[in-house]
Amino acid sequence: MFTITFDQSPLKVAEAGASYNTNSSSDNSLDDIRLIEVLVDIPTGQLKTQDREQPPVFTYSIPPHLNVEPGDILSVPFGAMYLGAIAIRPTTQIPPGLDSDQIKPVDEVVSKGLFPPHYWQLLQQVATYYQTPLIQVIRTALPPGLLRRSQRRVRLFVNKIPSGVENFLHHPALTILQLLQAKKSNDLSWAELKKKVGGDYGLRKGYKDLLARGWVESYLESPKKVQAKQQLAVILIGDPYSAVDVTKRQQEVLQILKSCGGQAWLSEFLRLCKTTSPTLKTLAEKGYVLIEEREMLRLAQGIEQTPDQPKTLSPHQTNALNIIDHLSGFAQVLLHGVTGSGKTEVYLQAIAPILKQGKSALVLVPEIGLTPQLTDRFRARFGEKVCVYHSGLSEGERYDTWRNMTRQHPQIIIGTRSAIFAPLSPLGLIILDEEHDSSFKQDRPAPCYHARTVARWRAEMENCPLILGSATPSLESWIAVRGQEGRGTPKHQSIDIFDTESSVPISKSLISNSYYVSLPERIQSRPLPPVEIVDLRQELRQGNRSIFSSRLQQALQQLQERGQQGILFIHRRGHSTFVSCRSCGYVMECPDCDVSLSYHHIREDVLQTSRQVVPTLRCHYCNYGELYPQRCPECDSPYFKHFGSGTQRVVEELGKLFPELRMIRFDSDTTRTKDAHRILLTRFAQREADLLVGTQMLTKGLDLAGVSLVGVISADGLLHLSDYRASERAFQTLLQVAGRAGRGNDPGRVIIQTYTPEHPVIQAVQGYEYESFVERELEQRQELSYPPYGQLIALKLSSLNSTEVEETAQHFAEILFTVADEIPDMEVLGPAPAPVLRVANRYRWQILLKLLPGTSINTASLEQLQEVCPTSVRLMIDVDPLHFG
Ligand SMILES: Nc1ncnc2c1ncn2[C@@H]1O[C@H](COP(=O)(O)OP(=O)(O)OP(=O)(O)O)[C@@H](O)[C@H]1O
Ligand SMILES: [Zn+2]
Ligand SMILES: [Zn+2]
Repeated sequence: MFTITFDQSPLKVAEAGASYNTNSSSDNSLDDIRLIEVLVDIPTGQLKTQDREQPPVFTYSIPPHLNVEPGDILSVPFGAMYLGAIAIRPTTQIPPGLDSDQIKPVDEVVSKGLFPPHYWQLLQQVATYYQTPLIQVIRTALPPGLLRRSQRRVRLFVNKIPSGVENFLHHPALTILQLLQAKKSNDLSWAELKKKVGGDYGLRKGYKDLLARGWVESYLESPKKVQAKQQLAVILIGDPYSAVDVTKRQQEVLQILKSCGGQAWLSEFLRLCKTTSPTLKTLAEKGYVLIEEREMLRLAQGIEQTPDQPKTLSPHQTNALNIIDHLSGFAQVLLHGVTGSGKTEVYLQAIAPILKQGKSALVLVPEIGLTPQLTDRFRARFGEKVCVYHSGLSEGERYDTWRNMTRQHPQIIIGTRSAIFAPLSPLGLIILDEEHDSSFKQDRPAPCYHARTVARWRAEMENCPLILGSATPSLESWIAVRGQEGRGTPKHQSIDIFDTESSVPISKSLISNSYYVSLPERIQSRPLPPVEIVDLRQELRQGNRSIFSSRLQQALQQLQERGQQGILFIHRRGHSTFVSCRSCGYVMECPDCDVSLSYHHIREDVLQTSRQVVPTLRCHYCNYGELYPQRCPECDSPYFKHFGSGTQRVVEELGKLFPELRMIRFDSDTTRTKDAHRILLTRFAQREADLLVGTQMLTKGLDLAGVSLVGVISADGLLHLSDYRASERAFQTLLQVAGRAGRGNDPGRVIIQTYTPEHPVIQAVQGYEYESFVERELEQRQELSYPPYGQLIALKLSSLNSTEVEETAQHFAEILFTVADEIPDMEVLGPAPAPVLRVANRYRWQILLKLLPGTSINTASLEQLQEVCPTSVRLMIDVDPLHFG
């Protein structure tokens, strides 16, 4: 039996490309045995029950004739079978309970070089820093089923085969040789060969014979170049305005098609303009459109874009590009550009020369909601070189895209957080757009990595630049690039370089390879929209009980009159925060979590005009749902109501105030289906609605020229969150949402409603005072040694058993206090119950470690905690936590 061996000790992994022969001078009796840990591709059903939770990592020996490196795809004996495996790392430890003669040898190396150089080093670094077993990092990085789908093939080197082999070669080697010779490509899949040779044993024996002679090699099949799928498309022929024999509605359909660039996928188009196939058929018969099958890429998804040309850059953009173009090797660039300053165009033009050098580029974005517009721009510029990678893809799509990345041609991957593990090689540039966004941090499961941190390591290893773009940079990036300049003791010296043409200062920190590049103006010198603050207390005093201040109401009125568009931002999602009984006070709670349920209308259709409404209650923590009860389950009172304000309520209230106003809801309820983001945004961009009402996802990168008004229903929910980052986050969110206004020809206007207009965040937002806000915030952080000065590590414990988790937390805290006695620069905070104690029936406690600047903790002490953690309690270590919930 094989024993699972895995620990978290940060063993050194040999860099891929270098072999790691064990040290022969050691006195160890294992002198001549080289050992390797491998991840076996075994269906969990075949493992013993107690092993299922454990990673299928096993130790094998490396026979003298094989050269095995981390990342190699191997074949290993496993019971009576041979299985695919990935070499993880060399080890010198024989698993406890095993003798060295019980260790089986690796059978063969199936394929080398599937992963880029440094790849395993990166994964190892993530495992070490984020205190997570390497196997969990591998699971995060690789798409599911990578090995299982891998197609092994055998290739014959025909030129090396001497004549007369049949005189000395015997079955099965001869059979294999002849089978391969019979093929024009001299190449067959392992599965086919196995069938024809009569089983795995014979094939392996014969193959090894041929391999030893250097006549064959095996490799993993690459996916087909393009997984083309045929799909119906509708294409516009001619000018819709010259169409005479059509109805008004048909005319409208033609115009929508034109605004889609003249072509669209049939199914998407039907949804988009809410028309039917017969309507399109009629138009086809009349000769206005063409409906035909077109190839659809399974990799690079999305509608084909009309190609576009690089724009003539503004002086600020030129400057930024100049700096980026002249970088060589690793460098970190903070591209601080106000909203609408044209950061995307800088990315595009920075990537072009990288591709010319034959290198690939990686672009990370916070959320899928943001990707359609951004992806479209990249597709328009770089066509099929652009692929999208995120967890929303199907398993097949992820697999195809991933395997396609391991092929050599230069490409651009646009993806969310986990795309930082895209196996691109060589990599020439990494970009994090909206780098301040907290969705770059993984909350659970472990590893709780931050894509920005990993991106920095990766850029260092690949020796390529990293661009961090944002209108509201995170304090971490600000400090990393600007150092302490301008604040008391300057630790980093920086120089100002003035570009001769535009006199734009660029500062470069001399210590690290860091550049601060600013785009302080909007494109075409458009002004940033003025921010007006409305005091809701005043409104109340004046007798206005509506959620819309009179100023916002006026603005909405004007919007309609002028035919302009607006965006309304609501901090919370869902219809209301909770549902309760007005008679007895009973509040509907999630049966599995200590939170109240939220009210939702699930609509068949997302447009506000739809009548089909199914009221439900939903838990925002575990997604538990149930129907909205008519009467109170406690006292049977019919006065069972929902409170608070969410997107739905805002839409309903607005409908009463402005019956003519056309609205689109844009939140996690209405954007659940595939492509919903794109469809809703396209409809809005085509002016099918006057107002876009939504939550957080509205704040991110939307570039809609028609939007002149942005309203924030209430800033207060954002201001009063209870963690040390609340101010930073509120400031970023408000500035980002404000930045959606006035991006076109019409000047913008922003109205923020709040009960606390004197709040420093509100003040800073009103004046667009990013720098002074950041400096003040940094001072406070420094005083309390919070990040980015000190470091935080959260130990998050959970269990189905409330006593056990509490006791374990207490016990851990005691251990840590003892450790803290020896490390005076470490503080232990807690243990404390999590703000929401119970989620999905698990009770949660946490301990926070605060390390003062310059301190680092001996990670072994945290590892010890895993060892003493009872099996019923789950311990998750969150290094640099962002969320405390
Ligand atoms: N050099 C240019 N000339 C003309 N138009 C430009 C130029 N650069 C960018 N634009 C246009 O300006 C608009 C704003 O650019 P972009 O969306 O890249 O801004 P951004 O800095 O990413 O903003 P945000 O941070 O708010 O997302 C886009 O419509 C873009 O096409
Ligand atoms: Zn009641
Ligand atoms: Zn729940």
